[in-house]
Amino acid sequence: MKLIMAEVFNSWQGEGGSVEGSAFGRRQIFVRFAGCDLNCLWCDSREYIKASQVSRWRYEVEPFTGKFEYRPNPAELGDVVDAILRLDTGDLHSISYTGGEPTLQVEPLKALMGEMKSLGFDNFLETHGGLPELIKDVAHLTDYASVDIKDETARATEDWRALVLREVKSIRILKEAGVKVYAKLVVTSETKLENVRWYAELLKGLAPLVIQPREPIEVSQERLMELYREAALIMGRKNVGLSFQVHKYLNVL
Ligand SMILES: C[S@@+](CC[C@H](N)C(=O)[O-])C[C@H]1O[C@@H](n2cnc3c(N)ncnc32)[C@H](O)[C@@H]1O
Ligand SMILES: Nc1nc2[nH]cc(C(=O)O)c2c(=O)[nH]1
Ligand code: SF4
Ligand SMILES: [Mg+2]
Repeated sequence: MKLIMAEVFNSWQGEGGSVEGSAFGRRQIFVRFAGCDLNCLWCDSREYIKASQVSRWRYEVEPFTGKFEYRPNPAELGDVVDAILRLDTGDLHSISYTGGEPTLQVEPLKALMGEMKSLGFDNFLETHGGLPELIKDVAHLTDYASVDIKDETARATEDWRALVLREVKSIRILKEAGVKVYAKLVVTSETKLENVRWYAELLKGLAPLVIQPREPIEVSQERLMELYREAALIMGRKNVGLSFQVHKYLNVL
């Protein structure tokens, strides 16, 4: 089975903060799929969004060396499994499937998650959650999930409100499948309080929320606290946390 890959590398999960379901600070191997159907203004993986332009994929040859070998796309599923197993250092919390948008290639994603599960690994899905019908296909193979709520200021797609409602539906599907799932909201200095109130009302009683400043950080501390407080007063003080992209400060992938 073939798939359009971006990269396979080894790191610590740098996002998610300390909310229930987060794998923050845990050792993971990241499997980054190429291709995305959204277009977030601040996407830090933009070079992988147009799958047709990702002519080759790379895999780290030794953990934490940043040394990569390259192979042409489409990748063979078996080669991706080999690349993952070569990086196994025996201390892994889970395998993170990210992208681009991993659920866009749901058949190879499902095959890969099934194979890694059968090899004894837990599966962590990092998704924009905009495709609940596809989330349904992999929920049973998912142990942990981070589902983005794309704020209006992400300008991810035309009808951003409809996208948020699909993301909440994906969270419900994952939760009902027994997945440890949390929502992640990337905020900017332009994020509106009334929109945070709306997201919090949708998520209340469903899943915890992490608020993650867009990097490079431009939202003020004061504004970040206001946004956080707005959500926590609605969702409950134990159901909201801060997340920021620690790997960018650690200078690791
Ligand atoms: C690159 S995306 C890939 C997975 C999926 N397409 C999604 O958007 O959730 C992985 C995570 O990085 C976050 N992210 C990407 N660029 C970012 C930035 N500039 N600042 C903060 N978070 C960012 C996204 O919000 C998402 O939670
Ligand atoms: N270290 C590290 N943690 C991450 N958490 C989410 C990431 C992603 O791009 O999906 C990511 C990533 O790219 N690197
Ligand atoms: S959905 Fe994820 S991969 Fe796609 S543009 Fe947004 S942040 Fe980037
Ligand atoms: Mg990343």
